Amino acid sequence: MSSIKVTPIKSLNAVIEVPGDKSISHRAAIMAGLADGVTQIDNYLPSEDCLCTLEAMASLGVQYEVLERLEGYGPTSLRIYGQAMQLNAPDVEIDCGNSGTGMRLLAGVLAAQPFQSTLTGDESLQSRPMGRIMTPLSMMGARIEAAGEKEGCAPMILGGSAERLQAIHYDMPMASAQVKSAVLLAGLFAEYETSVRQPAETRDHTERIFDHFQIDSTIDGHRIAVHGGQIPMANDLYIPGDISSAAFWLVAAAAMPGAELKIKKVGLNPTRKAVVDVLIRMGADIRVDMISEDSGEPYGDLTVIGGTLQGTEILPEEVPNLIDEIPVLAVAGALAEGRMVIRNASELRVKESDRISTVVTNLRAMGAEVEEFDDGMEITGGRPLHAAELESYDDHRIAMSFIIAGLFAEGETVVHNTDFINTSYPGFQHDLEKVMNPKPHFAIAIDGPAASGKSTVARRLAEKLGLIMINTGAMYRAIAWASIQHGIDASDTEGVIAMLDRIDLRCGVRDRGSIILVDGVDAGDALREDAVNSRVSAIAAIPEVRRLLVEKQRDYLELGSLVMEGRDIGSVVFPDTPYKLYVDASEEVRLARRSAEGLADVVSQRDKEDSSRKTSPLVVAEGATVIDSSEMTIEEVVDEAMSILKSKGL
Ligand SMILES: Nc1ncnc2c1ncn2[C@@H]1O[C@H](COP(=O)(O)OP(=O)(O)O)[C@@H](O)[C@H]1O
Ligand SMILES: Nc1ccn([C@H]2C[C@H](O)[C@@H](COP(=O)(O)OP(=O)(O)O)O2)c(=O)n1
Repeated sequence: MSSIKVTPIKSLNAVIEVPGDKSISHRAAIMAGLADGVTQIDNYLPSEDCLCTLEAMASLGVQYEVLERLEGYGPTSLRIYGQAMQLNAPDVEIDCGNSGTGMRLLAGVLAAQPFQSTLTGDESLQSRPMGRIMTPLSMMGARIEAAGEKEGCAPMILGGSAERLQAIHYDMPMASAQVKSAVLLAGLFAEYETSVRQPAETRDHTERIFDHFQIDSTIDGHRIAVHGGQIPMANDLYIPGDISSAAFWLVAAAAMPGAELKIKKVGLNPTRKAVVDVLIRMGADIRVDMISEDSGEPYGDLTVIGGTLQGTEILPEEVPNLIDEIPVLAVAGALAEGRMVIRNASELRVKESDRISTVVTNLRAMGAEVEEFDDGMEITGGRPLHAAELESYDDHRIAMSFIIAGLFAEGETVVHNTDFINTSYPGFQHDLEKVMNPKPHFAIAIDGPAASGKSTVARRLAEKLGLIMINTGAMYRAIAWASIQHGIDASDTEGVIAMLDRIDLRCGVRDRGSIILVDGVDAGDALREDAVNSRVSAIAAIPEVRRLLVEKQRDYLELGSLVMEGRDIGSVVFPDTPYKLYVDASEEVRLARRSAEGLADVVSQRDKEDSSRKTSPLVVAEGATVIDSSEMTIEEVVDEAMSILKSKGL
């Protein structure tokens, strides 16, 4: 069993992307397996929990193909061949591992089958209550039996009746998305309309994924109804990052003055983002940039600026929507000023561990002041935490929450038994290392006149060093090309400026090289045509054009370390980088190089305009080393560039 050691960090500056959402991944594997047709799932969570659900579907006759995997963990992109609701009897017991969601959702499906099957799981799962799903499923006429050592617990034996399930209306005694989903999934196999009413809102991934797979359901306040006999239709889906995994980093950054953290592509389903609302109420500075709604689930980027948090009271109606985040919010409470009150959360006692008791024990071990209640706890924040040797209690979220606490505790904190982290957050340790030892991205700036060999050298260096290569000339060319498309004269500066607001300019990276789309179009070779050559320098002289593009060029550094080539990279875009080169060649040589490419480029005219313009003219930037490539081969230039960069400390 492995342990993770952490020592406090003073700052946290990173851009990370957490793995795919666990709740959606389970549902995606099940629905794609039940659907008619082939579904491609991207950003599937490659965790043990979700792998178990995938294997469960496979043992019921669903075939799948892995398109991409996270080495050492599991599939992240896959294609599932749906069975159109016709499942086969499994040969073996179905093992759900540590996953309560997997077991309860699959129970809804298996209870409805004419064959018998057994659902089992690890020791922790075999002690979690299954009565809550057995009751409604039995009401539907399902045969279902809990054969575990502990009463009402797994292994569960389900199905095997030739009779079709009967539709029921079920008033759920507790707010549980797993119970709701188990009944609705069983309802797909039942006659007539099955409905559930939840006492409070719970996560609605099942309703959303039903819609994505073209299952008609009716949602009326807290009541959800579905007609049996429908066949889900295959439909590709992208799974956004799991906000419950993002929560660990949100707390770490929000409670650390001076921190700046960006978490990209996080699922922001309104029934899941209560953790963000609570942290904002605690005074956290969190910016939410929505990107889109894909496959029925909204997602976006979260940017957190660290500061001092204040304690808060978690409202009863918030509890179901942030139940998984309570352990790390309790850590936030210990780091905050004032009191943090968590009540109405007795559900925490039947999670992967008794999370009230395990959180209280670990917080006390670190010196926090905590009072334990049957249904929650009260934390008086502000006491400095000290390092401790802690147990994870076989609970992934307890392990991760206290690793975050360790980032703030004096001394070296050790959390034992951390293997379970893989059940929800494969790659957590990698992200932890990134946060603890951030390696800032750097830029290599290459400037020079036209056809001096800048792009060639930049491309080779990027390949050798494993960096991204950004061609900024293509960005100016794209604006020049767009002005032609819009029929704007190159001398019509006002017209060009007005056009900038009208076009959708996207700068991205493909195959580690830059790509520019104007209104969704990659102009490709058209960027190097004469019409563009003859107007690009005039367009590049417009300060508004330069301001827009320089900002986009600087943004590229967020994606990783890079080699960027152009005219003003060392002087304006990245004036602070120590790695600056100026690649030159005689005009004669440059003209010859262009004509060898079959291009009648107005190289000398452009050079004149680029060097003489007022804003950011082509100059040898301060600190840049000049390489005159007139008499050198490409290999010689690249070798020379490498040795100069090494001498500058690369
Ligand atoms: N040192 C060199 N020797 C010979 N040809 C070169 C050399 N460097 C670049 N070239 C060639 O010159 C042309 C222009 O080079 P390129 O890298 O596109 O220049 P730039 O990006 O500065 O406009 C290309 O065809 C390239 O293969
Ligand atoms: N950083 C940059 C890059 C290019 N430009 C302008 C000036 C150049 O004449 C055009 C086209 O640049 P590009 O690098 O594609 O030109 P060459 O490949 O060197 O001929 O864009 C600029 O002003 N600033």
